[in-house]
Amino acid sequence: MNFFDRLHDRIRTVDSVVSVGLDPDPSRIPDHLADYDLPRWAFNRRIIDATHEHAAVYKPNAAFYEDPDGWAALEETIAYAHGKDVPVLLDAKRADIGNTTRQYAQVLEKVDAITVNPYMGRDSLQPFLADEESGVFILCRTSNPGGADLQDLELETGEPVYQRVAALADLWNENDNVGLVVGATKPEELEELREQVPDLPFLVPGVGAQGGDAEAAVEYGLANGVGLVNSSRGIIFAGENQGEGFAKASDRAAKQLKDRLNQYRE
Ligand SMILES: O=C(O)c1cc(=O)[nH]c(=O)n1[C@@H]1O[C@H](COP(=O)(O)O)[C@@H](O)[C@H]1O
Repeated sequence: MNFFDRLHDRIRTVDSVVSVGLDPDPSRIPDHLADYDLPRWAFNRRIIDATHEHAAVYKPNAAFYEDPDGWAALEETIAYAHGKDVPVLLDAKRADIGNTTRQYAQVLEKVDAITVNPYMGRDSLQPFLADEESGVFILCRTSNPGGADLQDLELETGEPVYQRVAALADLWNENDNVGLVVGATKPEELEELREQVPDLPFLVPGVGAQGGDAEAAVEYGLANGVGLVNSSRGIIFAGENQGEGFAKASDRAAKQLKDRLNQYRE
């Protein structure tokens, strides 16, 4: 089954479009977990136990796992999320020459979807695009202030680069497996892009810690009811400094975000 069909089912099952970002910054993990062999895994397991009923997906960002213990923590996390029937979207922002991307794409045997960057063009994404079962979210208009440096540049046609990316992503969507990443901090761009590519689901990060627009994220992020609104720190560190109460706090934060987003869903 295609990723977006699976996501559609998951969204219906939990009545939620929340992507829970698993970005376990080691410096913020509660002290009482420090003695575990893999503190990031101990942390994620408790977050997953607490939040899975509100999670349409889990989105671990690869940056938080790029060392031997981190890879082990990530493997455990992915298997555990799958054990709770929650798809996993690996936020790795990958792409490279074809020969290298073929290696990167092997991770799709373990996760359900991935984020990729379009900067190197179609061949750099082909091994991901060719995987009919997996979701491929292409960075389009990112949430960070520097996103403007390149993505807002006007082309000779008058369109900004991010709109060209959206047009290309639509062309590359031969297997109905492509989505776009558009930040919640960019509500006007979200609206424009939804009009430009009505059928592509968006992953919308930037609500919560980055202060993005939750209403615009839902109104424009979903295509035929399918899309994701991500919060990472706002959920997983909601109970920072609450010791063992941290997981309960993440449950409350995830539920609160789900309920808030659901107000705007049709
Ligand atoms: O691809 C992403 O998920 C992403 C794109 C973007 O434009 N902005 C953005 O914040 N992200 C990721 O989404 C997550 C946001 O985390 P919080 O700001 O803690 O909710 C991080 O993992 C970011 O790397």
